[in-house]
Amino acid sequence: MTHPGELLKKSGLYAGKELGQNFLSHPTTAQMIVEKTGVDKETTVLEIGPGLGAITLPLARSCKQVVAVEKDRRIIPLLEEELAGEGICNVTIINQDILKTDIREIAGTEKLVVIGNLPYNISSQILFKLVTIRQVVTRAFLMFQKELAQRLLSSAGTKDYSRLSAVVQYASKISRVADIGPNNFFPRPEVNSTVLRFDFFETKGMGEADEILLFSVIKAAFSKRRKTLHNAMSGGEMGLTKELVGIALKNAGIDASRRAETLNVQEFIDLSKAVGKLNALES
Ligand SMILES: C[S@@+](CC[C@H](N)C(=O)[O-])C[C@H]1O[C@@H](n2cnc3c(N)ncnc32)[C@H](O)[C@@H]1O
Repeated sequence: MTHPGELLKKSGLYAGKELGQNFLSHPTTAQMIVEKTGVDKETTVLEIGPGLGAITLPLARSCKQVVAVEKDRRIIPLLEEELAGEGICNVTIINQDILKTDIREIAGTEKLVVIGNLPYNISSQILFKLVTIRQVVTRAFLMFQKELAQRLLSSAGTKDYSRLSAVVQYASKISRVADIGPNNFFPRPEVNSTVLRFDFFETKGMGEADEILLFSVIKAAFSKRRKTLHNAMSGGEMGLTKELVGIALKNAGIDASRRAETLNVQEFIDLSKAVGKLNALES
């Protein structure tokens, strides 16, 4: 691979902060990440934000096909040139915003492995999106700012446990793959990064409507972190009355004075089922 600084300079381009463009500049790091994914010649991969191809090149050599979704139109000719220079022809580049991309359509009848050194400003949104379309994704390997990775890994009852941790832990088994220091990127970021692995699963007994309700309940519970669940969940976007929240908590066997960050995923499921039952009775 050509060093990203050299490629950009040659074309009179610059790395865009708003697109989170910190390109991997060490081929060995990119190769290590690809090896950890375990992709083979049977695997179709969706790469989010291929940039100048640091991951795309070793990935394409290892898998059947890469579909690479890149928002920045300016750098696509550089990526195409890099791929052509290495004689790689199993990469399809789509110039699109991943948040607007129909990933189900990309998958078609196949299941995808998703890989991305994500633009940090939209990593949470991307992850939410992957959770909702996880029927077509077997596993994902995503690079995050180290602090966000830590939040995702943290368990109920710890200070880092958040709305995102609960939603993603509901839908996947998360594990740490590697910590990557700032010297591996151009331009060099201020922060440390971590690659996480997500093995997605379906949860038995939870249909689409149940999941929408569950995610709303988790959002409402974390909307006012410092308040008790009883107070945090009353009113707000869901429009739940204090009385209904009190009964739902009681029916779910959850003390109303607890706070959102103390509830594990199963307790959130129990609570959302209790809210669902009461909503059904009311309508
Ligand atoms: C951190 S860079 C990683 C680039 C490359 N994968 C690497 O490791 O060197 C993030 C990439 O995501 C692209 N990007 C930013 N926002 C995006 C979006 N909404 N949809 C798709 N790609 C996006 C950026 O242009 C950039 O190429």
